[in-house]
Order: sequence, then structure tokens, then C-alpha cells
Amino acid sequence: MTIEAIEIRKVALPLKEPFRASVGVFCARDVLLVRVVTSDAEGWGECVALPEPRYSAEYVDGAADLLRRFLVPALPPSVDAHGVAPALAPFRGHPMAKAALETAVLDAQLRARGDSLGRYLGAARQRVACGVSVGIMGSVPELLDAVAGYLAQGYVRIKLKIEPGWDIEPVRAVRERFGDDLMLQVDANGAYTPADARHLAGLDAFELALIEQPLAPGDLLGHARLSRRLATPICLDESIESAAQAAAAISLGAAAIVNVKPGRVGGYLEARRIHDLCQAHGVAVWCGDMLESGIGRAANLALAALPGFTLPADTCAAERYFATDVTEPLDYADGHLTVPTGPGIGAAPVKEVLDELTLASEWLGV
Ligand SMILES: CC(=O)N[C@@H](Cc1ccc2ccccc2c1)C(=O)O
Ligand SMILES: [Mg+2]
Repeated sequence: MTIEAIEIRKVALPLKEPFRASVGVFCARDVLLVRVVTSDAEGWGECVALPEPRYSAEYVDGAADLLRRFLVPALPPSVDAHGVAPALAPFRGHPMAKAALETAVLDAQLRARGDSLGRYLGAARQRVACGVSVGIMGSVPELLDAVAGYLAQGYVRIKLKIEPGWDIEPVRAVRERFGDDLMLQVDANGAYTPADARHLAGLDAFELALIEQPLAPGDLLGHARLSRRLATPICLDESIESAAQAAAAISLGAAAIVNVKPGRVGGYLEARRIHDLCQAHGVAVWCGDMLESGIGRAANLALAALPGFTLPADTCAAERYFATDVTEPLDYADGHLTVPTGPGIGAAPVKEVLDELTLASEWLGV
């Protein structure tokens, strides 16, 4: 397979309503899509970076610059998916930009041979149980209405964004309104410090499935110490950018559960390595969500169907976030999404919609 051309597209997906987390409030989701055109097929990948470096150090325009100046020029023309990470290794960091390029090459490669990403990764299920991530709201009544709406849509688990000043009270209200059987968890996006340990222990009263990323991404020791103060299992998200970091987190006792996001860890091949590592250590994994378009969403489902993904994914129907998406809708019913079975990631942009939502398109010399 020879790479003939690579395109990067900045696409604006308007959000149905603002999405607020401790890292900020977002009214639109600009995504960076990468298209790789080869002699046999073309493939797509999605960079999950935010418009500003608030979730991690990467951001959309920085990823575009990195792809343009460093990553695409470093790719050998006849590379396959397993050769992408080694070719990009001389450039440190930037897993999200690297993941988009590797995924586009993998998608093209799998399409060329009529193989689906699910089969390639080892999917064990046809459908994935979906939870939903609920943002920080203006009031508890507004939150309760939103949660009721998502439960009515069939979502099997509720995740609440929390931050100092919006944590104990909203969690108590949701637990009291919807009962003890509701699978409930929280995500702080690193908004707390070790000095908040006693306060966070107050969440133990609500039988949460996990508390996600309570402390700063780099503080593995802090999470290990905190895990000895909390009854609620700690799940890491931002802290885990590679299988090596997952191994360190597990051996330090910093993570009882891992939220796996292919974009955050450099791609689906590294995500599978993290899955395999966590399974070997009895650490549950589940698939996170970065408000991807249908491109990333479809690919994530193939990963979320692997055997070690035993907890509901954040990967929900795109309609939860967007009125319009660049791909056809995924098959969502009764709290489950169907894993695409078509070649490659099993989804591709609808040209008219993609062109309508494209803010910028750039062909990069290969
Ligand atoms: C669904 C969910 O909670 N996602 C991330 C956080 C997050 C928060 C805000 C975002 C805004 C724009 C794009 C991606 C974003 C991701 C998480 O699990 O930590
Ligand atoms: Mg998270």
C-alpha cells in the first residue's frame, strides 16, 4: 500500500447545548480529521485534541501544525499501521496527533483488504453498553432533569462531571432521586488536590462505581495515596498516555480502573496494549469519549467491544452532543451501540455534510 496524499480537515460540529467540565465550557466541537489516500483505499482518523490545551497539552491548531511540519513528512510512503508509531517516535509526545495519522493509515489498510477494525482488534461483542457523561449544570434541578432524560433514552450508567463547589450536593441529589441501583460515577478532570482527600472521602457515602481523575494528570503518587483514603475505586484518564504509564499506575496502586481513549494514548494499537496489560493485572478498562465525530465514535466501538472492556463506555450516540454529524448515525438502541462491521472503522464522512462543516482543508505533501 503506497500513500499518495494526506489531507487534514478542521471540521466544526455545533454542540446541541454547552458542555461544561472542570476544564472549561464548550459550545462547539472543532475536530481535526486526517484522510490518507493510498493506491488501494482511503482511510480516516480523528484527532481528539480540544481547541485549547485544557484537557491535555495538545490542542487542535497545534496538532495540525505538528502533522504538517513533522509527522506527515516523517512517514515512509509505503508504511503500514504498525510502522507509523516507530516512524513518529523521534518526535516526543503529541499522542493525539499521532493517533489520528496512525488510525487513518490503519483504516485504509483494513479497507484495502476488506477487514473490519473490530475483527482486527479482537472484538468479542456485537454491541457495546453505553453510559453518558453529564456536564456541570447551573442548578441541581436542571441536572436531575438531564439525568432523567438520559435514563429515558436507555443509557445504562450516569457519569457526572464534578469540580470543587459542584460535587457532594449534585451527587447526593442524583443518588436520592434515582435510587441505589443506578450505576453512578464522577469525573473531576484533575480539579482536586491531595488536600481535598477528606472532602473527596465524602463521596464514599454514595456507592459510586469509580471516581475518575480526581488529581492532576502527573500525580500518580498522589492518586496512590488518595486510593488508600477512599473506599471508591480510582479510575485514571488523563494520567494514562501509554501502556508504560498504565503499568506504572498499576504497580503504584494509583489506578483500580482505567478509562482508555485511543486518541489520548497514541492510537488503537497502543489502546489494545493497555487493554491486554490491564486484563493481565485484573484492572477493568472502559472506553472514554472525547466528543468525537462519527469517525472516532465508530472506531472506538471496535475497541470497546474487546473482552476486557467490562464497564459501560462513555461512547454514546452522537445525537447526545451534535445535531449534525459528518457520518451516518450509529445504530443506538436500549442503551447499546452496535459495533460497525464494515471494512476498516466502518464509517466514512458523508461528502456533502463534511464539506458543509469544514472550516479548513489542507493537502499535505507526502
Ligand atoms: C465525555 C467526557 O467527559 N470526556 C472527557 C472530558 C472532556 C471534556 C470536555 C470536552 C470538550 C470538548 C471536547 C472533548 C471534551 C472532553 C473525559 O472523560 O474526561
Ligand atoms: Mg475523564
